[in-house]
Amino acid sequence: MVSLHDLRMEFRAGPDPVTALDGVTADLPAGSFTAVMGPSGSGKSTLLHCAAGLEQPTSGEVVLDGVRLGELDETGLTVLRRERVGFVFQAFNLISSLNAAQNVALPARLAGRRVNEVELAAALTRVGLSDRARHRPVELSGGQQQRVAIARALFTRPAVLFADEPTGALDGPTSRHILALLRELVDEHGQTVVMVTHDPVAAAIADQVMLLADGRLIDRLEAASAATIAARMASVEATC
Ligand SMILES: Nc1ncnc2c1ncn2[C@@H]1O[C@H](COP(=O)(O)OP(=O)(O)OP(=O)(O)O)[C@@H](O)[C@H]1O
Repeated sequence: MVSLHDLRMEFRAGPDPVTALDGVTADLPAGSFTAVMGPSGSGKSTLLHCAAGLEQPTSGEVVLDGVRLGELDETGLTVLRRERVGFVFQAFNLISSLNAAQNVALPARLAGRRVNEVELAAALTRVGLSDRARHRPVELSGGQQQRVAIARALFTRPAVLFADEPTGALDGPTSRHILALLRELVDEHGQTVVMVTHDPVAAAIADQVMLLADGRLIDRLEAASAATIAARMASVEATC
C-alpha cells in the first residue's frame, strides 16, 4: 500500500514559486494497479518522485509498504528504494557500465541475495530481450532499456513498482505485451504498480486512474474503459 497524505510540493526556481502538488491525498492499495494521468505540467512526475522517495515533498506524508518516508534519512531511503521499490523510468533507469543481465540482477546482488541465473534469463526472455543480455544500455534502444527495467521488476519483485510512461517508446504490440506483464505483476504476484501515462489505452488496464490538474487530484476513475478515460481527459484538457 502507498498512502499519500496532503502532499504539497513547491519549487522555487524563478522569482515566483511553482506549486507542482497542491494537497494530494490518495490511497493506492497493495496489489493494485494505478494509472496517473493529467495534462502536461499537472504534477504527475513530481507525484511519482515523491511517492517513490526520490524527492522530498515540501509538506505532507508518504507511507510506502508501511514505512513513513519522512522519518527516513538518506541512507534509509536508499535501502528502502533498493529493497522494496522498482523503477521503470526514462532517465536514471540503468547503470551504464553494466550489461542488461547485470542491471536486472543488481538490486538482488546489492541486497546480498543469491542470483538464480535461470530465473534471470527467464525474466529477460519474458520481455523479449534474451539476445540482448550482454548489451550495455548505450547499445540498446530507449524501448529496450525500459524493458530491461521491467525485467528487473519481474526478477526482483519489489513491493511497489513506479513506471513513468513505460510504453511511451514502444510500438503497439510491444506496448501491449509490456502492459500485460505489468498487469501480471499485480494479479499473480500481488505487487503494487503506479504508472504515469498519457495513453488512455494503457491507463485502461489499471484498476484506478488518478487524474491530476494543476497539482490537484481532481478525479478518480475505477475500472474505466479507454473511451471513458479519453473523454474525461479531453474535458480536463479543454478547461486547462
Ligand atoms: N525541479 C523543478 N524546478 C522547478 N519547477 C519544477 C521542477 N520540476 C517540476 N517543476 C514544475 O512543476 C510542475 C509539475 O511538473 P511535473 O514534471 O510533475 O508535471 P507532469 O505532469 O509530469 O508533466 P509532463 O506530462 O509534461 O511530463 C510544472 O509546472 C513544472 O514546470
